[in-house]
Amino acid sequence: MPGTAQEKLARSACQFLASRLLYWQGSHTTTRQLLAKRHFHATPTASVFTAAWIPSRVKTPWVDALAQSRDEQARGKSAAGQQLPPKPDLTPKRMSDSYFSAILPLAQDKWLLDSYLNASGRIRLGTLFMDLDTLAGVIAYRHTGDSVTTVTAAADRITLLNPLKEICDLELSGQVTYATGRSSMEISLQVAKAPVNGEKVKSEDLLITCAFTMVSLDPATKKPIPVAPLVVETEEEKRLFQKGEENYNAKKALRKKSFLSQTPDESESNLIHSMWSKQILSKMTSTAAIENSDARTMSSTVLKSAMIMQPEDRNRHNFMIFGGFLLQKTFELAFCCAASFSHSRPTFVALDPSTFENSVPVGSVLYMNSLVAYTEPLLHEDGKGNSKYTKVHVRVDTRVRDVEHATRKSTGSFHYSFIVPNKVQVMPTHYTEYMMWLDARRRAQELDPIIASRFTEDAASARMDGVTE
Ligand SMILES: CCCCCCCCCCCCCCCC(=O)SCCNC(=O)CCNC(=O)[C@H](O)C(C)(C)COP(=O)(O)OP(=O)(O)OC[C@H]1O[C@@H](n2cnc3c(N)ncnc32)[C@H](O)[C@@H]1OP(=O)(O)O
Repeated sequence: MPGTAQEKLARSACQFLASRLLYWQGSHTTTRQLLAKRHFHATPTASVFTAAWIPSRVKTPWVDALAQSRDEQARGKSAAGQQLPPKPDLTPKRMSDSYFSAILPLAQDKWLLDSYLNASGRIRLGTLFMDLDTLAGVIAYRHTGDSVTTVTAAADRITLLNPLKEICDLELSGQVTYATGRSSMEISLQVAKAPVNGEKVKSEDLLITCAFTMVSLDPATKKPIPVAPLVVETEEEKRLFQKGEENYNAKKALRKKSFLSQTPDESESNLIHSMWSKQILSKMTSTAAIENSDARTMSSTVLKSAMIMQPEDRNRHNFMIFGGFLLQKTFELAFCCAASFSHSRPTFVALDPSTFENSVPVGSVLYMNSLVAYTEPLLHEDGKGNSKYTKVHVRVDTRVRDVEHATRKSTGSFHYSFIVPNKVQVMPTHYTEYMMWLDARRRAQELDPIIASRFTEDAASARMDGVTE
């Protein structure tokens, strides 16, 4: 179709809006009516996006994508092999080139709010996480251009900072904060109470901060390819870039820290031995004893789910499932797991570094396995004694199998932290569980001090009164 790059982008935006709104409100309303509603409004800083804030998450209707793929298969690989290799745009970019912000008008539109609220009228964080992954994709493509395939490699951290006290319009924004010319980029995002009259977001109005790692792939070979490096100019940009570099190195180190390749250190070995011996001595592993205490065995916390992956949840590359969908589903399972464990309504605090290890193919069966991996009593404000709240870490391991169940592939692990309003404790009882417990404990200890300082009794009760899950 003819048109400038900006026109194409705006057209793409309309397509996405149409598909997203159909998803939101069922298929009774026509696309034209839905487009007329224009739920998302671009802010002045994102002038390209005149009709919607997110460009098309999918480019081709499924029926056409399927026909095209069958046609290519019938013609053999030679036809695909004849495609010209992509020419990624490697011109250095500024952070501001990828900056994007948009308003989600939850206070203005009750129908839009419908798909963001849970039964008790709180904002469904899983739905916001899905939007955040899309926003990370939009920002990544603003940096790389459209000639590459960009995937979410990891959700580095999602932190809920200040609980919302009332439903309000939200501003979602972000930019590429680290890219050096290798294949990955760090995208930093935030969700805040939408500022009025163009004011700057106040720190107390910040709801969520998060970072995603996006990786660009060659569309034909699906191998990582270089992306444009960042040009860093201002002091603030230098600070963000340096933080991005630290995060990049920390993520690499974390990947090497797996208990599959690294044994527990001396203090960890001593700790698990003392836990194990206490269990034996107090006969904690006997069901009767456990039922009468705050402790539950880790195996009793397991909650599983299986789902078939449908095309409507695919990403713009057609044959793989959208990362945001996986975030939403793993979050909701983790929430249920923490709820059934604690017999209470958990409040989300953070998603710890979590990876999208392999893509989830459309048509496959996704298995999600959640369990409470670690618990820690919260401290009183004065740092002494235990409060009635517990910090609960839930781990969700995902894997896919084809429908015939002939293949099996791990697709990533997701780590969620919640606060629950009672005293509960999880007890590992065999070696694999002890390793998962230690892994979650390491994650808890590596929490950003900003987040750790929010694990206090006062902060917990303020969160319970908020309007987010
Ligand atoms: C102008 C045009 C506008 C167009 C407007 C379009 C708008 C459009 C909007 C919609 C946008 C929606 C966007 C959704 C995007 C998905 O929804 S994608 C779906 C979910 N994600 C997936 O399926 C990914 C699955 N995972 C994978 O495929 C592989 O693990 C990966 C990510 C390719 C990495 O593979 P690998 O074998 O580990 O590769 P490797 O060479 O070792 O590492 C490659 C890079 O990844 C990094 N990496 C690997 N693992 C990790 C990890 N765990 N953590 C962090 N980094 C990692 C490495 O550090 C390396 O980075 P560099 O050092 O090169 O910088």
